[in-house]
Amino acid sequence: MNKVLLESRDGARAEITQHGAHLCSWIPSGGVEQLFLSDASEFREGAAIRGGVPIVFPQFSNLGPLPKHGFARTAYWQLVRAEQLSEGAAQAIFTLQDDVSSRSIWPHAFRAEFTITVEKDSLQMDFSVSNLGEMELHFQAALHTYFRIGALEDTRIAGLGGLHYHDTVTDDRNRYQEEAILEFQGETDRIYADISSDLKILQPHQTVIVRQTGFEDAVVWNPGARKGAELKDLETDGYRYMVCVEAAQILKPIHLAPGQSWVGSQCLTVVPTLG
Ligand SMILES: O=P(O)(O)OC[C@H]1O[C@@H](O)[C@H](O)[C@@H](O)[C@@H]1O
Repeated sequence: MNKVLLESRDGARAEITQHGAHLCSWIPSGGVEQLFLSDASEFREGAAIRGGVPIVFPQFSNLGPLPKHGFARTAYWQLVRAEQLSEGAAQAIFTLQDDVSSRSIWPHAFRAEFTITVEKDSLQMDFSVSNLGEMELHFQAALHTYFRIGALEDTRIAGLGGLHYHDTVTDDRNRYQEEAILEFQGETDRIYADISSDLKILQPHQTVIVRQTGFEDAVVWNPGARKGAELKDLETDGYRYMVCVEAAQILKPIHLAPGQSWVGSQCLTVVPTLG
């Protein structure tokens, strides 16, 4: 499988496969791997990679007639360029356009672009979609980021207090989170609406600040022990070492008039714990 390797002048690194424009690895400058990638994942055409950053487009999950999470994560993307920019950051740009196979299940003319930029302690991901057709375009999207964590019981998410969410596990569409901090107790699968401030993935040794723009929703997913064991491409107990915090646009799909574009971004910054 073709891979693009990025390295910034200060030593931040990323690895992206052309299959799915799938970011599989991100190592900040002087740091360690931040993305979870399952050892049991399949790396073959037509299959989704378990881990890294799958691109969900144009449908989230099974909320429509298309294959689960859409077709972008299993499509072959074109590399536009991969380079070190003059300021020292490393950047890769991929595009996906409609073709015979996409039009057979989703009859729309579009161009999607995914830009990955790494430098120092940060990863910036920008996902854009342009409507190249003559009809209105409707879609959902998400950057389905799998964070590598030391242990689930030591991991908490801040920034979700005071938000409404759709609980996918119980199919309860009208939940409200009062607690400032989310801890993981069993399968967790939630779509939070109206994200307006940064989220934080808190662990004893570090915090990852997750900032999103353009995307209005955020998904927090951990399959828990039982569901995790059912996922063939997740190694035994893999659920304990991953948590997904996804920048998403699900509850209010994007509507684009002909010629219009939309962009959504997720930016991650690692802050080590001092002392
Ligand atoms: O197994 P998949 O298709 O990669 O999906 C993984 C998960 O993706 C999450 O975004 C969904 O909220 C979950 O419901 C889903 O199980």
